[in-house]
Amino acid sequence: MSARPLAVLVGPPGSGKTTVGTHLARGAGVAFRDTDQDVEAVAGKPITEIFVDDGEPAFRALESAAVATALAEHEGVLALGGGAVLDPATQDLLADYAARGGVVVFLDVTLAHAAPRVGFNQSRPLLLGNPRARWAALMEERRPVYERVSTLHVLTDGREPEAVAETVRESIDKELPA
Ligand SMILES: Nc1ncnc2c1ncn2[C@@H]1O[C@H](COP(=O)(O)OP(=O)(O)O)[C@@H](O)[C@H]1O
Ligand SMILES: O=C(O)C1=C[C@@H](OP(=O)(O)O)[C@@H](O)[C@H](O)C1
Ligand SMILES: [Mg+2]
Repeated sequence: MSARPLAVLVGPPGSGKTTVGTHLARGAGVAFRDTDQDVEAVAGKPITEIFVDDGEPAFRALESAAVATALAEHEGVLALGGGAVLDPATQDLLADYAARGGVVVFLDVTLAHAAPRVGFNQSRPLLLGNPRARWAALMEERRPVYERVSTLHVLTDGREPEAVAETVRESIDKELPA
């Protein structure tokens, strides 16, 4: 059978995809991969610079390619950037992955808990200006997509990343018996 990730994490900025994914991978003894890092490696510069120099459409094109490559070849835990699920081709790939028994985790978070996690960090160009308002607008548009593409929904409000990772791990163990 072809390679497939142990789990794919989706959700809005600040839901903890990168942080929880790192804990989850470490606990499961597998590699962690993040499409944001893949995009930065291909572009040779940070995401903020890609947005400024080349624009969001260029970032999204790199991101879609990075998701397709990672879904095809990564066997560990895979975190997507928060907006990756907006691409219809990515939605189709996630549906195929889920149909093959893959686990797509929607890490959910409410504005009150997400705001302090992302508020003072300048590395997310889409949140610049008014992070709370920008985040709320993104989440309103994306929530139905996160719900549709995911097979597992975990609320992270008020929970430490390690505890969230443990919850995800237990659910994966139930869904994918050894
Ligand atoms: N469950 C959590 N509780 C508190 N802080 C968190 C939690 N998950 C992540 N964080 C913090 O929030 C920030 C954003 O987390 P990150 O993993 O980068 O989110 P994402 O990749 O979904 O945008 C980081 O500073 C991280 O330490
Ligand atoms: O929500 C988005 O559209 C984005 C989220 C970011 O990743 P995180 O969700 O890991 O912050 C990163 O891909 C880029 O800044 C765009
Ligand atoms: Mg991230």
